[in-house]
Amino acid sequence: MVSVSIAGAAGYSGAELIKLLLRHPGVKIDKLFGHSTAGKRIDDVHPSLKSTLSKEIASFEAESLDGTDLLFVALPSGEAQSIVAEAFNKNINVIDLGGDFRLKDVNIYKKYYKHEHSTPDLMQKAVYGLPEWNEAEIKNAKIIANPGCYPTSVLLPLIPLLKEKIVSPDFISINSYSGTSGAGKSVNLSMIFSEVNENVRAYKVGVHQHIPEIDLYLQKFGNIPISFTFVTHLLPITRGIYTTIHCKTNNSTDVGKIEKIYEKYYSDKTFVRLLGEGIPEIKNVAYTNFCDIGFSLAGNDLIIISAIDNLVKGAAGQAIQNLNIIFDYDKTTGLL
Ligand SMILES: NC(=O)C1=CN([C@@H]2O[C@H](COP(=O)(O)OP(=O)(O)OC[C@H]3O[C@@H](n4cnc5c(N)ncnc54)[C@H](OP(=O)(O)O)[C@@H]3O)[C@@H](O)[C@H]2O)C=CC1
Ligand SMILES: CC(=O)N[C@@H](CCC(=O)OP(=O)(O)O)C(=O)O
Repeated sequence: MVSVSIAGAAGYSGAELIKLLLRHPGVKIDKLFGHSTAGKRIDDVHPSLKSTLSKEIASFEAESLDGTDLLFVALPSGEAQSIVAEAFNKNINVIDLGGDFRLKDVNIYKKYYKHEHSTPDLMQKAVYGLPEWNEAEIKNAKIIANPGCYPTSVLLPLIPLLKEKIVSPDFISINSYSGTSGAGKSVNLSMIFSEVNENVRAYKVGVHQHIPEIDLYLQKFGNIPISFTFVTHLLPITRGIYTTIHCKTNNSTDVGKIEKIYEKYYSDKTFVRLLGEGIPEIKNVAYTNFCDIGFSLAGNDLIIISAIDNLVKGAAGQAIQNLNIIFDYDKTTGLL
């Protein structure tokens, strides 16, 4: 049995982790840590957990991690660094769901996340937890930087096509749409019902913190520098991310060739579902760990579409895929 604790247990991703971990036969939930909710019971904060888990939420203390094998950190970016360092010093595996350990350059981190980074050495040690592309590194890592929700929806459909050099790296246009749970549970005027309902708006245009993450990992796994735009939009729904990617293919590409490339990389990857020329929909992936990918080719214009649940494949589910790799469980344990 792997003993896991969660920092930020009362947040949206924390609650999603708990629900998934309760179904995982190889995991025992040890400590739950919170901030404003410390002292409360988790099933009072999340009544959907009534009759399944009623642990008290504690304030974080490194000493109470004795007996924990793996700490999930589901805190706002900027708040994870000291906790990750304390767990690392105790030789405990860490999976951070936020953005504090995904990038490799502290100046780029500061530019996009607006904080200094207090543990740049650990930032270098952290391994990017995209299971479909980085399994060998994940297996031996002490600190996993779980991918961002939007980057997951962009990297999975694009990497195979870049790697096989069938799309032009000169310009790729990426548009992503998210439900409001992507912003977490913190109170924010722009997220209240009357602002979001019956509305769609672009936000963080040109400055979104996932731009450098997408750039870094498309280059790492696609083996080619690319030029792209990435625009995020808020949808009046609770869960789900929908991404459309517009790019140019080289002249010799056809539908069959694209299908073959996706098959080559993903036929043995349970959580990537290839729809061919079918159209992904958020409702088909909500509450699941699947990333659905479809595409349409007209001449040299290729449009790729992906859909994920931001809280599952975009956060807690992907984190459990990483746990399964680290502790040698079957890749789908707790996730189907
Ligand atoms: N929501 C999503 O779809 C995704 C989120 N992420 C990332 O995962 C992380 C968690 O996100 P999410 O669950 O949405 O966030 P939430 O806002 O829902 O929850 C964050 C939790 O962190 C705790 N917290 C807040 N401020 C502090 C602080 N100053 N110090 C210590 N703890 C604090 C809160 O505890 P308490 O309630 O006890 O006050 C809260 O429960 C973030 O880094 C986010 O970017 C990544 C991918 C997708
Ligand atoms: C809808 C919405 O606001 N989504 C958030 C996603 C946050 C996130 O997952 O960001 P990090 O993990 O990189 O901190 C956003 O666009 O900022």
